[in-house]
Amino acid sequence: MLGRCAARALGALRGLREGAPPARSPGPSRRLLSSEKVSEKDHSLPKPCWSKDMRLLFDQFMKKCEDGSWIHLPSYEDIATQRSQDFSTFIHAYFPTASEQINKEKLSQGRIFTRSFEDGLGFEYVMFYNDAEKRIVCVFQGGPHLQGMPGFFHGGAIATMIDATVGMNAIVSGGIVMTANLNINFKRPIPLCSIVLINSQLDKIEGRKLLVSCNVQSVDEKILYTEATSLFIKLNPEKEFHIKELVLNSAPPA
Ligand SMILES: CCCCCCCCCCCCCCCC(=O)SCCNC(=O)CCNC(=O)[C@H](O)C(C)(C)COP(=O)(O)OP(=O)(O)OC[C@H]1O[C@@H](n2cnc3c(N)ncnc32)[C@H](O)[C@@H]1OP(=O)(O)O
Repeated sequence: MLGRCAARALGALRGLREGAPPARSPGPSRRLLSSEKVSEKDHSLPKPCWSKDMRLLFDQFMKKCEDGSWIHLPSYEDIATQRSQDFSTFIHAYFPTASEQINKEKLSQGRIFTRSFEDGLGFEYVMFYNDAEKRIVCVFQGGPHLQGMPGFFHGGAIATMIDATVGMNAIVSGGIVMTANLNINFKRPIPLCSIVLINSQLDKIEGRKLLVSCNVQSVDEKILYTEATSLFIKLNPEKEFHIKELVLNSAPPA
């Protein structure tokens, strides 16, 4: 029998297949008031700070979602809103000593790193997942606060987006994982504020180990900027969290 989350995820997928608009409309982009729940904004939907090209690529991928081969992955600022209390509890139980050292007061201020910048200044991205091919494509528009060498992205910012993309691929394919190893070859500098495609691919699962590779290319695929390989370790070989459904169905309740 389908769990509630899975059923809702399938419902959401059906909605996409039928060409229905995303459950939450993008709405105007603005700074949130302190009284608002930061979590209620799906950052993977178009915003005014997205360039025309970013919007075009989003539309192209949403079209590919219509037959169900690709799935749009929603993205919120706060992992706790992703219906993930069990998930947090599990992680803390896996690392009991480290968990004791977490400042519980600060925990409520926790934000997903890549979603902690003001709109347009840091990481703007949207991911699409292909279940049959175990691939994720991330359309990434980096903002001016990600500068390293003048006029180019900081390598750490590129590494962050790579980790987020291959990490999401491993999570959706394998469950609860953590990055154990990430190898990156920076082949060409990426001009600041440009849009790139991060193509990730699950290559192999060996027991608890998931190997995921990726490359970063220009939108016209003529420039190969970066290549990476990664190793993720699954933390929940026995316990099943239906994490794919959690990710797909992570919108907060209306
Ligand atoms: C609703 C919910 C939504 C949730 C969705 C939203 C999420 C929104 C975020 C998006 C995605 C972000 C993605 C970022 C993901 C991070 O950034 S994670 C943060 C960075 N990573 C870390 O902090 C991990 C630190 N490392 C560790 O804690 C531990 O080393 C690990 C990785 C958990 C592994 O420890 P362990 O579970 O005790 O496993 P262990 O027995 O040591 O190793 C298992 C096997 O792997 C091998 N192995 C382990 N490490 C390595 C290594 N480095 N190299 C080679 N082999 C290794 C071992 O040799 C062993 O092999 P076998 O003997 O079985 O053949």
